[in-house]
Amino acid sequence: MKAILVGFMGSGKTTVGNLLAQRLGMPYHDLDDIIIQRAGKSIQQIFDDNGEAAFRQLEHEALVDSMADNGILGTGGGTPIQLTNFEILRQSQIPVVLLDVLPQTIMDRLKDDTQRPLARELGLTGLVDLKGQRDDKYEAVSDFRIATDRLTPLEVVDEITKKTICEPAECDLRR
Ligand SMILES: Nc1ncnc2c1ncn2[C@@H]1O[C@H](COP(=O)(O)OP(=O)(O)OP(=O)(O)O)[C@@H](O)[C@H]1O
Ligand SMILES: O=C(O)C1=C[C@@H](O)[C@@H](O)[C@H](O)C1
Ligand SMILES: [Mg+2]
Repeated sequence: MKAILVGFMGSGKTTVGNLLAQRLGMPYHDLDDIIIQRAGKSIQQIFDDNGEAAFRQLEHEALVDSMADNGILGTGGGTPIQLTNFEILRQSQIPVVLLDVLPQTIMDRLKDDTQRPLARELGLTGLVDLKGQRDDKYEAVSDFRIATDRLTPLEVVDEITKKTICEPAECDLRR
């Protein structure tokens, strides 16, 4: 991979990852999509049928299998939280970008979502708690952080390309 995006649910990893990959002319890979494809069912269905632990095992396998692929990788919101994944991300030489977001923005962005079991269960106070528990880990695995609340997805792409010292034609991520 040339860059990895981490951050809480709704921070924009999938949206921004797709746009960043398009801009750089490389493939986008999304851990949640890989898991859905491999399991043949939605994340909500995996949680319902097999439980969160089974989902986390699939997530770990998908991360391990993806690291050597070419392109941009969007992780799931909980990926860096498991110790094995945390170590893989922290030790990787690939730039890891933290997309940050305030809990209220998450609520606004995900208010009509039916596919994020944790966001559906938690509500605003639960999201604040869970994000508080996770923030240190997101920070520890990432090389830089972007607050996305007031930025459009394309502006977030601009920030990432600036911080990785790149004009599209001569971008570090291409090497
Ligand atoms: N910068 C942004 N401004 C406004 N809306 C955004 C922004 N980034 C993402 N969104 C919207 O927020 C929602 C969630 O975004 P997205 O699916 O990319 O998040 P994610 O980080 O991949 O979440 P998850 O960890 O659950 O996969 C989408 O509806 C998307 O259009
Ligand atoms: O924050 C989380 O733990 C999750 C985030 C999503 O990307 C999915 O990976 C799943 O819904 C779990
Ligand atoms: Mg996503």
